Amino acid sequence: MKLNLQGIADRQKWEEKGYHLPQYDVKKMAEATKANPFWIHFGAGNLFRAFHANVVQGMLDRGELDRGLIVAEGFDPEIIEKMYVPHDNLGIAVTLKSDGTIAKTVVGSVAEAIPLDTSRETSYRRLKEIFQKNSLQMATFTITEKGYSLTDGKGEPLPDAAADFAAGPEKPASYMGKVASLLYARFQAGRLPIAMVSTDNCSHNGDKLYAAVAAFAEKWEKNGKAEAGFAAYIRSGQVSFTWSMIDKITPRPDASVEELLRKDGVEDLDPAVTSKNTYVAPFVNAEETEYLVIEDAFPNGRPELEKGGLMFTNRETVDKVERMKVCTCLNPLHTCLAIFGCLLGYRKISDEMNDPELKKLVEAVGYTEGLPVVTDPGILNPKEFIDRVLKIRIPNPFMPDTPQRIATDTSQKLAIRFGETVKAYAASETLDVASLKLIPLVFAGWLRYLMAVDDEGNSFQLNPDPFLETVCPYVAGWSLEAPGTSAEAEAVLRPVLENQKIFGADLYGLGLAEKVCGYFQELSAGKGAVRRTLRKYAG
Ligand SMILES: NC(=O)c1ccc[n+]([C@@H]2O[C@H](COP(=O)([O-])OP(=O)(O)OC[C@H]3O[C@@H](n4cnc5c(N)ncnc54)[C@H](O)[C@@H]3O)[C@@H](O)[C@H]2O)c1
Ligand SMILES: O=P(O)(O)OC[C@@H](O)[C@@H](O)[C@H](O)[C@H](O)CO
Repeated sequence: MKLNLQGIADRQKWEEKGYHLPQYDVKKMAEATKANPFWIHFGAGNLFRAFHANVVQGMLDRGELDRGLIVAEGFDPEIIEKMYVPHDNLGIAVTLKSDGTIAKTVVGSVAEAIPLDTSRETSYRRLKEIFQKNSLQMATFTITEKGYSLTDGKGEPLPDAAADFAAGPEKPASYMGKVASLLYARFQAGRLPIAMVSTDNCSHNGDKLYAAVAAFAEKWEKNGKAEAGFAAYIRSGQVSFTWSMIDKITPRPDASVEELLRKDGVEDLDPAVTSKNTYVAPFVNAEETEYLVIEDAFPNGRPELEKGGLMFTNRETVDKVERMKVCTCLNPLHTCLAIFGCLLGYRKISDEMNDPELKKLVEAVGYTEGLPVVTDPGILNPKEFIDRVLKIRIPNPFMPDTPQRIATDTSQKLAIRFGETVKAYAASETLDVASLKLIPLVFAGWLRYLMAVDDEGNSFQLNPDPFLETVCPYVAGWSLEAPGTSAEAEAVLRPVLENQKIFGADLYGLGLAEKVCGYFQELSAGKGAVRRTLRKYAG
């Protein structure tokens, strides 16, 4: 069973093994999409394939859409070369339900997969052509939070972005420069409207995308590299930068799922870790729960994506729903389990929920410290949401999610996942920031994680993070064998703890920095200290 158009032509073979195949003519769909694309997505990674592409597949199956998606990959072209091209853009989406049942879907909704690389002339020309089409209504993104950044860990401009500011939209090298150049093509084609929809896990994600694109538009216009009016077009509402909340736990492709598909007879399933560290395979594995809530601002219209389960609402509600999920009810709990899971040698998130201290830790961070500052968004109930996260979704033993995946880029996530709660306590008239005990413990846990030594004293590989070079040197002199005092910890950690970009709040001003240093000292006081500290404060 080969995963390509010829391979799935023998439908019976696949269907007998329980695979749901496209119920539409994939070639016809691709032709119609290429002629009149309505949706382009940036970031051809796992979440896109498990969520966006799968939603469109369902709508195509039911005849609710007549065209599919185009995907552009501007950071890691290997994803397209290794996983899209050899499989005619087909992928297998494996849904691992909490009752142990599994759904296997061959997703055929991706009509074109194009590298976003200005040095590949044909691809870049094609992307410009797509952006010049009247039919294009929306561009979505899953490019990780750092994908929107124009500066490095020290706040210095990234060299690519700085060079692109000066050089103009002709051949940009930076990701956001490339996106801005495509919008410039759309501007030149008649100032056509479009919705730019970040679906990354960052707060006010649309503002991040807007800030980056607007920076290019303004610089280019100022430098005489873009026609007058481009910056105004970006600001005008003709181009919207909607906010969104996205939720679907999508672990990296797992060997157990690969084995399952292989046993069915599916060939050529080998996963790969690309040179840019993306974990890819011809299949994706994810949970069944999914939410995509988007601010309903689509200046060129949109199909009825509600039929695919997407929710559309106003910006204020997206904000509340996103804060509920990212700042309290899911992602902070994930980060707790990621940090302590790496320190305690766990390889599976669901196993951590069987660890009494870790379970208590996340329950306290979520229910006790987080929930009091959550505003009910109205469209999803926070208590029901967190109950489902902690009782069904994260403990789902069939989900092969790992602390190591979630521990990636933690420096970029602490501010939003915990800093907002800290700030809300500080601003509250009824809550006392000094009562926060476990969020500071997670901050200390991350500093302890940066030592890259687990609780048994074995070294482990830190997960990629753009700030590692900036922050690791602060803990480099600290050792489990000769732990210092908490005052000594404070002396070395002060520059990190003062960095509000990392923690999202003024930990010194709020009196939390000393608490973090004390915990760090306890967590690093020899082998087994992480367990002892958890038992003391969360047990
Ligand atoms: N996986 C999940 O459970 C999940 C759920 C909700 C939201 N998200 C959001 O989606 C994002 C992607 O998750 P995924 O599971 O698809 O990850 P992935 O590793 O499978 O794919 C990451 C994608 O981002 C691109 N990328 C990585 N670094 C980049 C950079 N510096 N600049 C531009 N592009 C870059 C990669 O090329 C790839 O297309 C997450 O960072 C998160 O914001 C993920
Ligand atoms: O994707 P990241 O790296 O921002 O965060 C890791 C996980 O917390 C995240 O992917 C969750 O699985 C997701 O947010 C669930 O919807």
